Amino acid sequence: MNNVKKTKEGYLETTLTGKDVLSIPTLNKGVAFSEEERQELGLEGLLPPTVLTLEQQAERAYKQFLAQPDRLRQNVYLSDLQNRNEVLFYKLLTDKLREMLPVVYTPTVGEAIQEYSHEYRRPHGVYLSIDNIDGIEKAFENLHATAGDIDLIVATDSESILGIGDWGVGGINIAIGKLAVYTAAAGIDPSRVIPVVLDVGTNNEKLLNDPLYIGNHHKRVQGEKYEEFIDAYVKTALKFFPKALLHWEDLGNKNARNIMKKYNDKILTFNDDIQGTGAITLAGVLAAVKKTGTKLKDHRVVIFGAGSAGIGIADQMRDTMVLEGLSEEEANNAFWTLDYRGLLTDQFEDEVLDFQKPYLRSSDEVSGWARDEKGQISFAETVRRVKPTILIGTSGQGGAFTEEIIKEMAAHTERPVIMPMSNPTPLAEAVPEDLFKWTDGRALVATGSPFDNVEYNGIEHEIGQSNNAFVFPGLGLGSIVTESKIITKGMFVASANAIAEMVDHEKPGAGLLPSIDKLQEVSIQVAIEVAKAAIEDGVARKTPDNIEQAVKDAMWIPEYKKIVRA
Ligand SMILES: NC(=O)C1=CN([C@@H]2O[C@H](COP(=O)(O)OP(=O)(O)OC[C@H]3O[C@@H](n4cnc5c(N)ncnc54)[C@H](O)[C@@H]3O)[C@@H](O)[C@H]2O)C=CC1
Ligand SMILES: CC(=O)C(=O)O
Ligand SMILES: [Mg+2]
Repeated sequence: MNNVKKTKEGYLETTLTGKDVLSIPTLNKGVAFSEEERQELGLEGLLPPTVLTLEQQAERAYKQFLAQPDRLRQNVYLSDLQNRNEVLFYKLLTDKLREMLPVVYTPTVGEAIQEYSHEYRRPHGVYLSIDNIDGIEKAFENLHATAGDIDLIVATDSESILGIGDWGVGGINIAIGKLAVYTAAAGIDPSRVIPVVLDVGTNNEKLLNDPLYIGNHHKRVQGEKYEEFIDAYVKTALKFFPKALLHWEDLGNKNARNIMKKYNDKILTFNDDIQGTGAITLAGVLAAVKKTGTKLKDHRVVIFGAGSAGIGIADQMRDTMVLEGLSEEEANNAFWTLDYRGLLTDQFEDEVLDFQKPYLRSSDEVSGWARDEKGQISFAETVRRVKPTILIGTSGQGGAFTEEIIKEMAAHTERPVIMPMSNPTPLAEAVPEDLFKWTDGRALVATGSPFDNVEYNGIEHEIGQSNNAFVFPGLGLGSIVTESKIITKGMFVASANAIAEMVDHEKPGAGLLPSIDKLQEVSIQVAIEVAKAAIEDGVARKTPDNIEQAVKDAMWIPEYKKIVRA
């Protein structure tokens, strides 16, 4: 913003005074403004007299947070705080990360998205409309930011929010939530990021029929006009902010893949649901595979939910199997994928999307398999026939991993690896407690949403959170520090390995993934390894001598800076 600048001494300098200072969340310190600042910035008489420290403010804000009656109200409270005093918001979030992550991120962010138009208080981010493609330019111009000011933009078109579907303009909250995780986990400077919603309409009838809905009141626009809109967004965003990393979130899987194909080898961009999720799952699977004692290439994998996340996961596991010596065809053969049509076989060759094709099973293989009344091969039949050793859930179908299916899987494998990855919590394909019960404690489990520890046979089992939140913050920081040109496959593999390395396997009951308490530590490690991979892959514009130091120096910390008048 051109009315707030950073000085070489590390102060913030502003042309604003009085109430204007209090209304800017990057500047506002509330009652923490010192006497000197109050005089210099024209705040005398505009604040109660006692000056509090950031710690005291955080103590008060935490009490106010706890006084909220439910999770949604806590989310609204934190969102108000973020829009009022950014440093205080991040101080609270980082100090209480385990407790507050589920409120600003999955699962509660899902509720906040559904209630967006009714809970709306003030705008946050950039709202682009397909009905005004020419307005994109104006929207970025209205931010009054200069080319070097922005490092990262998270954009969604809200077609496939978590597992809850199409939520139109409310999807801005997933972009805001992801950015909060970037800052809390990897110290991405919150004044250098932008959340964007690409409002192309919605097919959600509930929203369309709601007079208070504040997004575009028409069906989703697809096809050429959609592509034109996306291209205009990318072009304009990079015209204003040429170094920015463009993060895509919760698009429908067809558009998500098309955008990846078009841009991934040309600009600094990635799809979180496909690539970030692939990397975190690979980390969890590598940890599990170590425990099973069988190489990844010798596992049989059933993916229940062959969409963005499911096939993104299959792709990264497949690539790792190829590194272990399988041909691509052999590696593809290790996967059985299911979507709403049941098991995907070559019978669907003409119907499935391109990205699903490598995993179609042959009709010969399934000729004797049972079909249900719709002619489909069910999940239960697939598990019975395949005897999978790894089962991944990315279907958004809560409870789909039934006792019968899990017991069948567990009957044929000593340590079944089971990952119900769907979010938010009610959509998890199974809950960890049941998985331990149904497998006599043999299952190796990780989930997409947070779950409490499970006590089984006297051991307290931590449940690793297989969520892309372990990947994208460090991935972003590593690519920002190296000013990477693109994000390579190697940078995702580096993320997965860095995370897998940080699991303490010796501890009884340790999860497959690091504890969420270590999110910051993990993100720094991911950033370091990503930066190294960017340099190794020849895509880094900057090659710091001391990568670790460069990563740490680049991190924003939630503490008040002295504010002076320009
Ligand atoms: N833990 C994590 O980090 C992540 C988790 N996810 C979760 O994965 C789920 C799917 O997300 P996306 O892949 O983005 O959505 P998507 O819409 O691309 O994929 C969902 C897939 O599930 C299939 N499906 C729907 N009903 C089914 C049924 N009854 N049986 C079998 N398959 C069925 C759909 O046909 C589709 O292929 C969501 O719940 C999301 O929250 C997504 C990204 C990251
Ligand atoms: C975590 C995430 O990106 C999702 O559930 O869509
Ligand atoms: Mg997502």
